[in-house]
Amino acid sequence: MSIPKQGAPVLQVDRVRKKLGGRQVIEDISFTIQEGEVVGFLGPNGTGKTTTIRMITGLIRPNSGQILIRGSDIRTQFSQAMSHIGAIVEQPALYEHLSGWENLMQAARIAGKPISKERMEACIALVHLQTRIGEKVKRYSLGMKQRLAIAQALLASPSLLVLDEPTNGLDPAGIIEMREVIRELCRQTGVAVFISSHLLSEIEQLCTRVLIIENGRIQASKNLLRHEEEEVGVSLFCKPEQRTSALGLLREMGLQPELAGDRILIRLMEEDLPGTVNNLYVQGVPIYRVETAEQTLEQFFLSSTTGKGTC
Ligand SMILES: Nc1ncnc2c1ncn2[C@@H]1O[C@H](COP(=O)(O)OP(=O)(O)OP(=O)(O)O)[C@@H](O)[C@H]1O
Repeated sequence: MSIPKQGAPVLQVDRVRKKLGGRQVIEDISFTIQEGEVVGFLGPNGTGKTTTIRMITGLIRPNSGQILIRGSDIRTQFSQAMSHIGAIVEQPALYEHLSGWENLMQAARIAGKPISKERMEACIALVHLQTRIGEKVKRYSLGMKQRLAIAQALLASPSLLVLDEPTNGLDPAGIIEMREVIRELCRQTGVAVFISSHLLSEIEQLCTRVLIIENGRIQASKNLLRHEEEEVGVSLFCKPEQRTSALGLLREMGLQPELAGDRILIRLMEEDLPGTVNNLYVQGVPIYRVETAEQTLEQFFLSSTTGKGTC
């Protein structure tokens, strides 16, 4: 995904705690989401993702701490804060016996501000439902229902879209369509998205950043966008007897190589990699294998959690 322009904070969660059924489910979490970000929310089962989302969307109240949406405190400026948020939490609320269009009309009536026909049509186009919008929702697939729910959530032009497991239960084609829809609406509207999912690959392909929660605490945050001007970590493999020469030559090229077992680790700009490998070859040190040393999201997830649960 291309790097969106990022700006002011849209969501600020500050030292939030929540007890449920006598248990401290959310210990103390703080994080911020900026304009233009698509933030994934991962964590093992039962670690507080839904509870966090329910607090952000105003369904339950934190015991302490502060949640600001576009600067409005959900405790003291609830309506103002909620006017900036669109959300799908748990099952989307749709009337099966009405058409997609009629469902949107219902949502527009209760949106709290006037929604034009043009705005409704723009939202329908964003979720790729133009050709089916006149049909009754009971004939929709699960993926279509989810997309209609996203169109509803977008009607009032929110700054933050919160999606709790939007691909749950979808088949592979539905997952791909959902991913494309979310990507496109971020690109076209600039809305910030906070999305929980069990699918690491979905988060990896869709999000600009991921937050990992475990035991009611944010354990890690990782940027998933590699800026073009950022260096990459690379492992080089040569013959064992040539490792010392390789290290010397790489230092002469201005790099800072490290030896780790049978691999030589370097950091460099991606476009400099072919030239570096070629330089080594020309100087008598052929490289037999090159591997990226970047951690996959799965490795990062496992190293950030105790590894007991699945996300
Ligand atoms: N109303 C409640 N009363 C008591 N405990 C609750 C309540 N709701 C949730 N919990 C507990 O709080 C913990 C966090 O639940 P939550 O639903 O936020 O987890 P989650 O990360 O969304 O899990 P999953 O990935 O399985 O959906 C769990 O241990 C759950 O059993």
